[in-house]
Amino acid sequence: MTQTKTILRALAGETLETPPIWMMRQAGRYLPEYMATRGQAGDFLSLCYSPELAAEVTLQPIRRYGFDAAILFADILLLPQALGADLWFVTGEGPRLSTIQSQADFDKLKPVSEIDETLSPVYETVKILSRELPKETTLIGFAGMPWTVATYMVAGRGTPDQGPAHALKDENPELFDQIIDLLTAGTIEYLSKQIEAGAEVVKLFDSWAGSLKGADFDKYAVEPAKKIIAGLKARHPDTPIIAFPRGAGERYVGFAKATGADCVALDDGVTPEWAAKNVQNDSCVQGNLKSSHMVTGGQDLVDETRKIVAAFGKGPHIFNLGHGITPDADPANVQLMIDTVRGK
Ligand SMILES: Cc1c2[nH]c(c1CCC(=O)O)Cc1[nH]c(c(CCC(=O)O)c1C)Cc1[nH]c(c(CCC(=O)O)c1C)Cc1[nH]c(c(C)c1CCC(=O)O)C2
Repeated sequence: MTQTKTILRALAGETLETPPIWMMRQAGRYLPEYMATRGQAGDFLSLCYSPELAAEVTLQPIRRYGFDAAILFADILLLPQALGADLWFVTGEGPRLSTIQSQADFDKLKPVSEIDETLSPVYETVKILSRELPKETTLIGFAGMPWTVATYMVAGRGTPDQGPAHALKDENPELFDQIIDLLTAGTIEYLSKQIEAGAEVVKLFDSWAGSLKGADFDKYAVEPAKKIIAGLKARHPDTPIIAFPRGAGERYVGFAKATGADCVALDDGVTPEWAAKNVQNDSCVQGNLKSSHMVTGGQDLVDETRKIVAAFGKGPHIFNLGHGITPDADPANVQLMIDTVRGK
């Protein structure tokens, strides 16, 4: 089928005159309308599990800016919650979970066959969105990658160096591998259901891939990605997949080929000139403006945006930030970035 949606065209390998654009965390705290709807829901997790309100916050940045894609409003930590981990958010600090330190902790988790009992509201959000989005807007579903999700499940919170997960992987690899395998199977199931509900693309967030070195990167970033992508392609061969091994650096080279991803998302730790030569030669790329430009704005934002568009101009490219937009960003800077990309 010939695609008309720009993101799907780029993901199919087409070089477009103007790259399509969306933004990580585009529904979020920098938008007053998001804060209002979150207030209505009560808290962040209630918002994730209220299909009408989650769909509403997903649509807000589409209405305000006309992005080419909408990303489902949810969180990577809903899957561990559906597998039986306790999850809550501490305002101003971030997520907290029950920890997994022993075989007994792991054995308390639920099987993948039970995740839909918790996650069905998320599928309902996807269904609402596929009805309500403008016809030119692509709907992206997502999940966290096993390594990144495991770093939170093991430590019970975000950690600066993922130390507790590294320690468990080194000291009790049998247990650690069981966690990775459960998350791998769970992710295939969760994303398949999002696709069946109407997600047209899925993105795999491996936010902490950069702390895996050498053979660990192959075992815990490349291998799970390969399995998840193969599992999804077997069930949904036409759904493109974006992989985001954040912080991969040199390991971005060949990542799409090694895993079967249709596109790799780049963080701002690599230059667009280098990535055009070494990564875009293999696949579509997404990225990679520094999120801090959404706070600082001005001529630097315009210059850097133009530089990225030019560097990736000879191949398939989806414009995005190198990581999520932060709560202190100015919504006017987002408009300036979009206008610059679209040459207005
Ligand atoms: C590591 C990770 C998480 N969640 C996610 C990741 C991977 C991407 C990344 O590296 O940022 C992914 C995510 N989280 C959220 C989305 C929604 C879609 C989007 O607009 O991008 C997506 C794709 C909403 C969210 N997830 C969260 C918020 C803020 C919660 C709030 O409204 O108070 C949002 C909008 C909370 C969250 N969720 C998580 C953390 C560590 C935190 C706290 C830090 C923070 O506050 O930014 C886990």
